[in-house]
Amino acid sequence: MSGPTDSGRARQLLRRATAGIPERRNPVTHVADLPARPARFADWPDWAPREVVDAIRACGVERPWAHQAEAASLAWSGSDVVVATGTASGKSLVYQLPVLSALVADRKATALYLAPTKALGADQLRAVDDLGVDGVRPASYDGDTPLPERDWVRQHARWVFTNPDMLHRGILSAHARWTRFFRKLRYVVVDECHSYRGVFGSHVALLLRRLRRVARHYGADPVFVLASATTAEPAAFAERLTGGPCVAVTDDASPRGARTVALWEPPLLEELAGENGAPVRRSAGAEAGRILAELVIEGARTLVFVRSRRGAELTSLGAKRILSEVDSKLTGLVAAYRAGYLPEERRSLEKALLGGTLLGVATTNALELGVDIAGLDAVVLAGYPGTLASFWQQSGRAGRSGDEALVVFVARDDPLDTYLVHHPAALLDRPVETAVLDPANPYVLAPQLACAAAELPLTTADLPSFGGEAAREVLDDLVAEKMLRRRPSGWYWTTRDRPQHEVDIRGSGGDQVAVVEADTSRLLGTVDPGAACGTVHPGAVYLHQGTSYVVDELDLEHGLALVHQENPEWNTTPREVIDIAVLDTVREEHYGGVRVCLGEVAVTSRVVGYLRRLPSGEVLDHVALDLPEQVLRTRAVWYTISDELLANGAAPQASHERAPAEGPAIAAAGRSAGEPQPNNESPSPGDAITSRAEPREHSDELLANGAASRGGNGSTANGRAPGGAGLDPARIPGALHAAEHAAIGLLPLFATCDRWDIGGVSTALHSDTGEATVFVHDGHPGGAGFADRGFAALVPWLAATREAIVSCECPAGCPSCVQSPKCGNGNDPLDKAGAVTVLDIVLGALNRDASHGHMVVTQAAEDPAAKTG
Ligand SMILES: Nc1ncnc2c1ncn2[C@@H]1O[C@H](COP(=O)(O)OP(=O)(O)OP(=O)(O)O)[C@@H](O)[C@H]1O
Repeated sequence: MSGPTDSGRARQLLRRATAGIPERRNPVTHVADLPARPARFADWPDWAPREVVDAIRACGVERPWAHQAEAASLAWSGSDVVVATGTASGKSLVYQLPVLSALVADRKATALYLAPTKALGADQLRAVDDLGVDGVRPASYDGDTPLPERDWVRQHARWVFTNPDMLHRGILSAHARWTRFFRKLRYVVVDECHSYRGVFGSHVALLLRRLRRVARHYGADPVFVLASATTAEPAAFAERLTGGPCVAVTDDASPRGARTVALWEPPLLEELAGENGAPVRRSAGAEAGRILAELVIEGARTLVFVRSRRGAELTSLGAKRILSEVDSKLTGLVAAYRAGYLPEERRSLEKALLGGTLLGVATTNALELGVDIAGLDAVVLAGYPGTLASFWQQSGRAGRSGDEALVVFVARDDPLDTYLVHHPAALLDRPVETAVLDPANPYVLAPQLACAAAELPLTTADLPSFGGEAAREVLDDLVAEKMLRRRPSGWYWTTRDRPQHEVDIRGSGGDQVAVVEADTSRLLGTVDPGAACGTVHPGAVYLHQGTSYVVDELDLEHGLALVHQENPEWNTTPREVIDIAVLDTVREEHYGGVRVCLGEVAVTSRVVGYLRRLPSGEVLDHVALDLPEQVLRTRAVWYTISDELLANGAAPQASHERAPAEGPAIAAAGRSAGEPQPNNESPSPGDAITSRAEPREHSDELLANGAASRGGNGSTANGRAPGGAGLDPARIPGALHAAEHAAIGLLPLFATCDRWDIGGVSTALHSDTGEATVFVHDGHPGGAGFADRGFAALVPWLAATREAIVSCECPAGCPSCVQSPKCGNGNDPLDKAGAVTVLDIVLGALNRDASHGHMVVTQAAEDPAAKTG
């Protein structure tokens, strides 16, 4: 086994990407060589019919790898099984072999395949089609299936490829029309199951229980075969997802080409200043566009993963611009790919990439899952994708063909990314985290039980699989609300309407908002309703396939945003007012003057306007908007600090080091001191806004500035915390606000979320707690378990937060430490040194009471886990 050589292809590509950059500005902070791994083979299992084996061999698979044979045989013998191995480890074969064998052995048997994205479903259907096994009749049944074809699928298809959305709305809701299919259902394949996390995951978990129940009603007891990226505890996760025991196969026997992983921190742009005067650093998207152009010139097939739809567009445009200066013919080799494109556009892009007519594609995670794009020479990740599972999944696209390949992780200017490029072990040597989902969330359970009852009356025998007592309580509520009727034989749905159409399993809070070009009535794409006010408000600049549009009108009632084509020189950033109320405190711990709580909150938000900014970051103006309030009831973790502790600081016996105030701290204090105290009661667009909050939707992020700001390059100035013994009252809002931002940035290290799944609010005096308070809340109704994880891992989480701030040497706060890319009120006020003081006070108080459970909780990621892929 060996890693890439200095003269190898991966190093050559890295040299190309860094060519012309002077050594003192070298953006590469770390290079790791991941060695190649040889394959381990097994024999074809005896139970597999000759014609199936021959078909697979004809497609180039001579023998199965050991883990494929093991997992396929378990499924054949009737065990539910989850195969959790690296990218391109042949997980498709694991389910193809038993499913095709079953369909060949029994000409009436059927199977269901579920993928989280349409792109993946289409790809897997193509693969089965290509195998050409007689009589299998595979067919897709998703939102893109034309109506006339749907009848045929119901009546004749034997292997149906669909997604959870369609299973929920189109199949289970009308199961009587699928009687033939359910009666003989032998297998249910759940592909890329690690992506079922958070609220979506919780819905899917209950959806699978509904599926099992309906199948049993028709006399079938299908075997579940799950495919997952490497995750910690895959068997436990699969059991939570399917509701039944699952055997895990994790010993990856597929070969792997050597990979070089480079961690990359974009350079400072010394001539520009960003928000609140902070120095400007080139954005990850712009940097990735530049790297993409260099790699395309070198002839390397490259995928760039960008965090947002808009970012994918901008990165592809940036690369095209650079390539056009070299040779205009090269620009046609690069494109963007993202969800929200129409199906035909997506298919043709997939084809061009597979066929090699495209060399470079900037994509959102729409292409992350399973789409079998082989032979990539390089993968560039513009920003941490939020979980290690995604990081390895995306970087695993490189080197699929067994060749040496390059992976470049470009840090965005935020605390977590900066932390990772300066702490490579946290990225490269940590086990992958378990996906978090919570099927007991009452906001998920209630609509799911309503759907289940509408499908078939629920009986007491059904309750254990839907959560037992929790389900019974929810059912009582549904009866009280007259949604269900209780009869001796069970719970009955009361109307003829189908609740499935009202239940949004993606947790996006309702129907998508359609973005339509007013002149032509052309549908350009869709936006999550929760994100609509922030992304397609009147005046917003909206990008689609490289073309820029400006929104004229947002009609939330009808789910419509009307736009016209226009290419203004500015981009737009929404401004939001957010307020939070504590509804119920579920856990509360006291540590002297610090309280740590977990509970339910109501977050009220309103987009009050937007900033128009030039690509340099310069703000042109603020435009006021009048949009409705949105209320989110969810879970939050929060801490409060008494006035006395804030004024006097942590007691000297605090176990970690504190340092006296330094120059930078005083500079930061000078900036925020004297600013008006934020006013919680009557915020107006021009005022400081009390609630320092982050919009809750993972909406399109505005990378358009091309510049985020920060000073210094992230190393510790002297290893000691700035900050002082206590805080002057004028500094408290900025200090809490900065501590909140950084904590949001670091929570993804401990919970499988990204910062777009969570939000936060901080305030110097909260009316419910009566004290200075920092809240971090889940971004979805009812919560998805992220705040709970934060509560459980509070000490390591806040310690990592403090470390991220202290190790950034910028003077007064920048996106690498305390500025947030989605701050509702322009990252102002922020007091970096004050944030360290706040965290010192909190950690000091928690450390003094080491007997508490918070101290024995170690990093969430320290689970025993499978090796990363
Ligand atoms: N035993 C084998 N021998 C050789 N090639 C194989 C074998 N099994 C699968 N392959 C090939 O490996 C590639 C990846 O397979 P597949 O897409 O099933 O992997 P995967 O694990 O599902 O990937 P992903 O991580 O994208 O979900 C395919 O091109 C497939 O034909």
